Parts: sequence; C-alpha cells; structure tokens
Amino acid sequence: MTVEETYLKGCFVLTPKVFEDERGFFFESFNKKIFEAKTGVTANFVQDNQSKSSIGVLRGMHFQTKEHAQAKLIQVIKGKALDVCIDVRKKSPTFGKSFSIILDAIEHIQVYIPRGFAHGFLVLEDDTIFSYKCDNFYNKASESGIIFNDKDLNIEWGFPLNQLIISEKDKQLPSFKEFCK
Ligand SMILES: Cc1cn([C@H]2C[C@H](O)[C@@H](COP(=O)(O)OP(=O)(O)O[C@H]3O[C@@H](C)C(=O)[C@@H](O)[C@H]3O)O2)c(=O)[nH]c1=O
Repeated sequence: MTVEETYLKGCFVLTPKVFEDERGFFFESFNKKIFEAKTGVTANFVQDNQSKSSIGVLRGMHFQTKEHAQAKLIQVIKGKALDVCIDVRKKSPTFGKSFSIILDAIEHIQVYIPRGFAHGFLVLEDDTIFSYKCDNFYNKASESGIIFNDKDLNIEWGFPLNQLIISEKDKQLPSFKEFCK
C-alpha cells in the first residue's frame, strides 16, 4: 500500500496493493499495523457504514460536532464517486480548502479524512456502494454540515446541479459563512 498526505494536513490517500489472478482480485482493505505506520495516525475505528446510491445522488457535506466528531476511512466498493472533503478546522492553515478525488472499484483508492472535516460525495454510476469506517459513533444530535453548492467554497462537482438527487436534510444545510459565525 502506498500512502500520500494531501495538501490538507492529516488527510491521506491510500492506494492498496491489489493481487489479481484468474479468480479475480485480492487486497487488504484495512491493516491497522500498516495504516498506523504509514500515516502516523492511531486508528480506533468503532463503526463501519455502507450506502448504495444511484447516479446523481449527492450526500454531504457532513460532519458531527465537538466530542462526536468522526475521522473516516472511505472507499467505493462498487461503482464510482467523486469524493470531496473540506477542512473546517478553524485553526488550520488550510481552513475552508477542499480536496476532491474520484474513487472507484477498479483502483480501490481509500481516503483517510481526519476529525474536523466536512465530507460528501457525488455518485457517478448507478448502484454505487460507498463504504467507510468511523472512529466515533453516530450521534444524531450532533449532525451538522455545509451546503454542497456553497458559493464561497465553490466546489467543482462537474455535474448538472439541477439533476442532482439530494436529501431534504442536505438541502437545508447552512452556508460556509453561516458556519464560520
Ligand atoms: C450516518 C448514519 C445514519 N444513520 C441513519 C439516519 C437516517 O435515518 C439514515 C440515513 O442517514 P443520512 O441521510 O444522514 O445518510 P448519509 O447522507 O449517507 O450520511 C452520510 O453521508 C456521508 C457523506 C458521510 O460522510 C457520513 O458520515 C454520513 O453523514 O441512516 C444511522 O443510523 N447511522 C449513521 O451512522
């Protein structure tokens, strides 16, 4: 596995070594010892999540607040998605900056998103299955986020915005300016 830190400190792209043969493929999707050695992050994942989405579904940009904040190790296990995370750590030199990457079930790239980031993704193929580990439990009361099309953040989704499928909850998320208040 190769690990590269993105320009957002503490946010890593992990590319696994995939073994292919006549049966198909094999790779280690998580190895605590290697993950910790290569990232310097102590992994204490406590919850695994999966979602399936149709093309055009956008989920995000989400985070849980305060002591319920979650780091996530994310991957696509079927299909393809544009994944985006935003550094919303108010003291970070890259506060308000985002990182985007295409994830699919061919390269099996994973992203480690530390606590203090908003996260979302746009699904680019039908029946895309997104899978992620979290280092803190789901806590409904602490759910928060930022609107996906925030005009200050200006995330390039590369998809007709009027064709997106978004939950009512996500359509109501605040702007980045409101979040900064
Ligand atoms: C996230 C989550 C949701 N749920 C429930 C609440 C709700 O009834 C249903 C669907 O929840 P949501 O609409 O919030 O699901 P979704 O929009 O897929 O939420 C996810 O989005 C991506 C971008 C993330 O980064 C995740 O952390 C998470 O926030 O599942 C849980 O039971 N446990 C969980 O951990």
